[in-house]
Amino acid sequence: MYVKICGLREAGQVDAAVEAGADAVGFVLTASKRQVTPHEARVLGEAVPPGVLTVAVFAGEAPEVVRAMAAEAGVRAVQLHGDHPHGDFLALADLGVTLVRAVASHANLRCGAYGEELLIVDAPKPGSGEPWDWSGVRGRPSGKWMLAGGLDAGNVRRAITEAQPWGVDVSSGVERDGRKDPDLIREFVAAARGG
Ligand SMILES: O=C(O)c1ccccc1NCC(=O)[C@H](O)[C@H](O)COP(=O)(O)O
Repeated sequence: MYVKICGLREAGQVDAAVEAGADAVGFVLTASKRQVTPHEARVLGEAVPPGVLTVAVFAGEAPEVVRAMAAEAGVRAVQLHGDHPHGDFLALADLGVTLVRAVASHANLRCGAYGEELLIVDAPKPGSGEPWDWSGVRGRPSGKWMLAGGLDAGNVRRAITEAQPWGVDVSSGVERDGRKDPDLIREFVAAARGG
């Protein structure tokens, strides 16, 4: 089970995610309570081993903005949330990073439909921590797709059973009082992998 921990803002949180066995760590560069600057993302990403994907998260920025910020951040992947048109993915195809498309369940759920390598099927409000009807997507997405939205260590096994994703992505569910919590990160990764 592929696991991504998103919205990291501090070095200790990144270390906790890597040590827990996360496959990907996300830095939110778009407007958010979890927003970091491209420079901060670069510094955070420097401690991440090569086998772990560092992901810059965007939502609605123009491809030129994504390109410049991703280069400054030095990330290995770019995640575009929401209604980015196919043209935005085409415009970023030569960036040399993994492209991740993150959408709500009403969208095209075929991973690769926009040229992306990974797909995230998320809640209507990304990063809100609000659970949604995961069971409704079972059998609809194809390819390498992650389930996101309201997951935590207590519900992720049920969500995996219901939706049958290739991976899972979490942010709010590994936070305590608005900050990522190393224990919750460890518990989430273990639960996602069946521990
Ligand atoms: O996390 C944010 O604040 C955010 C803001 C705008 C666009 C995307 C955002 N997060 C993207 C993620 O990948 C989250 O991990 C995903 O939406 C799940 O969030 P949560 O329900 O809080 O676990």
